[in-house]
Amino acid sequence: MTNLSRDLTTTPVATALTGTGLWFGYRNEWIIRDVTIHVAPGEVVGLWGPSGCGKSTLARLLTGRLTPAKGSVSSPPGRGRARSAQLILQHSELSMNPRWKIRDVLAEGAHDLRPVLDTELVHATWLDSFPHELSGGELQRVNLARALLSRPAYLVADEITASLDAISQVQIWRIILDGTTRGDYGVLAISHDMPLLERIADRIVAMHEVSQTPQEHN
Ligand SMILES: Nc1ncnc2c1ncn2[C@@H]1O[C@H](COP(=O)(O)OP(=O)(O)OP(=O)(O)O)[C@@H](O)[C@H]1O
Repeated sequence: MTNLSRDLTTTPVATALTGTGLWFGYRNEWIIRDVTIHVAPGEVVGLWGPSGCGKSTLARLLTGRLTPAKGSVSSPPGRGRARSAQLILQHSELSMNPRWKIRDVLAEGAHDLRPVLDTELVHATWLDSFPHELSGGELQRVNLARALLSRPAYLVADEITASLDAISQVQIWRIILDGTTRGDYGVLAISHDMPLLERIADRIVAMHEVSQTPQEHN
């Protein structure tokens, strides 16, 4: 296995990714109720909960895609325009412009693509392809590479391998965990797959544990 280039490594960050007393609702219903959660630098935290309990909403709050109605999120300062906490989603193709070649998709992370080329993560032969010409596993690797190129302090990975085969799942998590072992970034790994979280996470929290307000589950 080829290691990722050292160019991807980041200066260790001392600031945790923290959500404190978060509240958020759609329409008239609170989905996130008084949630407090933190991920320390280099830590892998698994966030578990049943479908619909608000995991993806919390992911968007922690990465600045949504603004909490109450509470606050803190994370280290980002580099340039990039957010320090990068959200990676299950359906990677939805976060890519279908008319852009992979080269241009990756350039959203950084213009110098060398750190991720000729590694296990991205093959140079993909650069002139369009997203629809790659497999789901290959697209997710591009998606991860784009996030890593922006040198995040945290990855918030929302069910990123849920639709992939076991081999692709192992490959992607091995690459991500190589980075956490080096201390490059911390990870919030969101899944309802408890066996997966048990394999990859330093600790696992359940949605009902991070909320101070009891939540009803069917
Ligand atoms: N944009 C939206 N507008 C209105 N309601 C929404 C929106 N996004 C999510 N919801 C609702 O908020 C609730 C929580 O959704 P969310 O996607 O955060 O849950 P989840 O735990 O990630 O679910 P899953 O594991 O199925 O992805 C659900 O009832 C969902 O229907």
